[in-house]
Amino acid sequence: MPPEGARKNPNAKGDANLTQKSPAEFFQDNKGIAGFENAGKSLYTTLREFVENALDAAEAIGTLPEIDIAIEEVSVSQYENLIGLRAHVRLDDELYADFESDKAKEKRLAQEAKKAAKATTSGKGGRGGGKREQTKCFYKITVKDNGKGMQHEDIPNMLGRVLSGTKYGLRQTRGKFGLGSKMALIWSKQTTGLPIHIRSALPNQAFISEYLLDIDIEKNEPNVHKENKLSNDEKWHGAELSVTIEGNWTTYRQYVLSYMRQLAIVTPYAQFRFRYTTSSATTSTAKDIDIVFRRRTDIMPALPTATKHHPSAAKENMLLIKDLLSQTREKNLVNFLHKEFTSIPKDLSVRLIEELGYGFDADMHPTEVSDKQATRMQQLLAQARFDDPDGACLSPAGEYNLRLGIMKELGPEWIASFCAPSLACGGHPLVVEACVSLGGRDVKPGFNVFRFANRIPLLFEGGNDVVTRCVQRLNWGTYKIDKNNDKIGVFVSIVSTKIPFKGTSKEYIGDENIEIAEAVDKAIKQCAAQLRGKIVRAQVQRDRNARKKQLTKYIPDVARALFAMLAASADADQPPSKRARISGALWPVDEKWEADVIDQARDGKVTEEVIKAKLEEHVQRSDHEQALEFAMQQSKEGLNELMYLAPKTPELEYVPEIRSETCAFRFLKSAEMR
Ligand SMILES: Nc1ncnc2c1ncn2[C@@H]1O[C@H](COP(=O)(O)OP(=O)(O)OP(=O)(O)O)[C@@H](O)[C@H]1O
Repeated sequence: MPPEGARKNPNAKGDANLTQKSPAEFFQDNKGIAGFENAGKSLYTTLREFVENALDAAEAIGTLPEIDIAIEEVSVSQYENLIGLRAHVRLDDELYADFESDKAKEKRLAQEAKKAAKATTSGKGGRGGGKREQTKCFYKITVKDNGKGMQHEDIPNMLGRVLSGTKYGLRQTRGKFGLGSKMALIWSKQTTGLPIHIRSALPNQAFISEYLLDIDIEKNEPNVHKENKLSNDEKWHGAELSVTIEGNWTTYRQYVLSYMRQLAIVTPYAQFRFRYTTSSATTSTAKDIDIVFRRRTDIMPALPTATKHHPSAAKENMLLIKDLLSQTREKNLVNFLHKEFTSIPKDLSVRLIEELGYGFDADMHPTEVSDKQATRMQQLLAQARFDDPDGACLSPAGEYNLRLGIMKELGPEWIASFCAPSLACGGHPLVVEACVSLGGRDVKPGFNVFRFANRIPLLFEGGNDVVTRCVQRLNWGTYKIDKNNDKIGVFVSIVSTKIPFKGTSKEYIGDENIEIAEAVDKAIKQCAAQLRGKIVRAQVQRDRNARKKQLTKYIPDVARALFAMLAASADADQPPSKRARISGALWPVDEKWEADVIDQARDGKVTEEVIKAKLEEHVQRSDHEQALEFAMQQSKEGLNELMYLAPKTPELEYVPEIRSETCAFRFLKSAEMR
């Protein structure tokens, strides 16, 4: 039997089991690989796909993103109205799966009461509700942005055809597969049957495109219900997408809110408004949410740029050379290698062609290369050594932005950051940045791992992710961090032209890629080492404070006792040598000096108050001396603290040094700080 939804072999003579499926059918049957495994997760993934498209769209035109996200609960009767069904009053209750006889109801309630009582005494808490099937919940999700919008004619294909999009090239973007919003549409079609509503306008466009469309899953084609051009008096640009789907807010509420919070950390230059509204027909408004994650900076990371393949990509893709040879505009092999790849300067290109040997020459036209010769080229590129790709085409979150986001959302006591140099991963440039923080709001004791890939927060499959594995392997004790009791925040952001996600739902990066694992490990260790320095300094400071406090505590008693001895000596009026000697750091044993002090005590110049002030001054001075000595030991240059300032322009004019009597400011580019 051919699987459901697949078409049989049209050739009557062939195998009756041979069937074809469209990409839309494939993803409909395998929704889980795209993050649509159940109602709750589908709600989360739909929101996420729309928000990430919105961010990509705003950043693409260099606009500070302003994104409105709304989830509205839709009651069953509202839903029935939407699909044109009138709410049905049941005639025969016993026909329905949720029917319960009076006796069965009584029994269930008694059992539930028993369970609830048990849960209260065991302190575990219960959800109640028994086994009865839950009623379906529907939600309308709307995301509006101020991005680049979409061409009127392109909208049906962009949002109604699986595997179509504008982000397939070699450029860092959040989206990649041309799938996300279509999966939301397939899910809405399957669960509510309602189409997607789109409004969009390009910058300076006089009209707003409006579409109501769904997808013909069998043909993988858009199915347009309504198409309009509305006037754009407000000169708005951007997109607004709205779908009504089955979901589960109760179980995924926490994930959605964590996602929003983490997005605010990694994109502090964006402003998000998130609203959740309960259906007025069913519940009170006490569960409604309206949060604004405010923009904290106007500085956006530089836009990522498109790049070429690194030759090491030939290791993983046997067809790459053949594809490039057939598409190139270059007229000879030297230029082909030099221009179609990164990290092949012209002289290296000449050497590579010489190495290819018989049958190749520098002036050969790329179209003259046979299949066999292309395989030889592929082998050589896979084996030869090349410089790592340049990470300049990437747009990392930036240490400044990451720190700012973390400070804003968590307010930790300490924070350290590190940005590793770019590396090659499967022929793609990749940059790892990390921050480690201690303390903060809503941070539990132990590890709190925050993972970001191409500036998307990753919330699921944390246990399998390369970052979590590195965090678990690290010996935190050597950095004076208590992994069980300290509130440790580990933030790792990875950006690349191709993030090696496991699956299309972009949930985690595996641990088996050694280059990435090493880079993540190094970045976290660098942060931990910075924190260790701060922890040691703070410990020394605490010890000094304790010592100072202890000494200060006894000053009044010591001053009183010393003055009493001086006063007694003054009264007795004996030669100094016969008096009890007063020794110690303040009064070296010197008879003339002793006589002077006693005389001054007698004249009222040395009083208990004077002794107290001298003792206090001494404790203060020795504290400063100790602090200075420690600072000198810690750093060759004395007290030296890195601070992060956002450059006003990409190419900042660096002032060499600003000096004052007490401190000096030196401006360094981040690369110089390593
Ligand atoms: N808010 C938006 N503004 C502008 N263009 C958009 C917006 N949302 C979607 N698009 C366009 O529609 C295309 C398809 O989006 P879709 O979410 O299906 O896939 P994607 O973002 O390209 O990749 P992925 O499946 O990895 O998310 C995008 O490539 C983009 O060109």
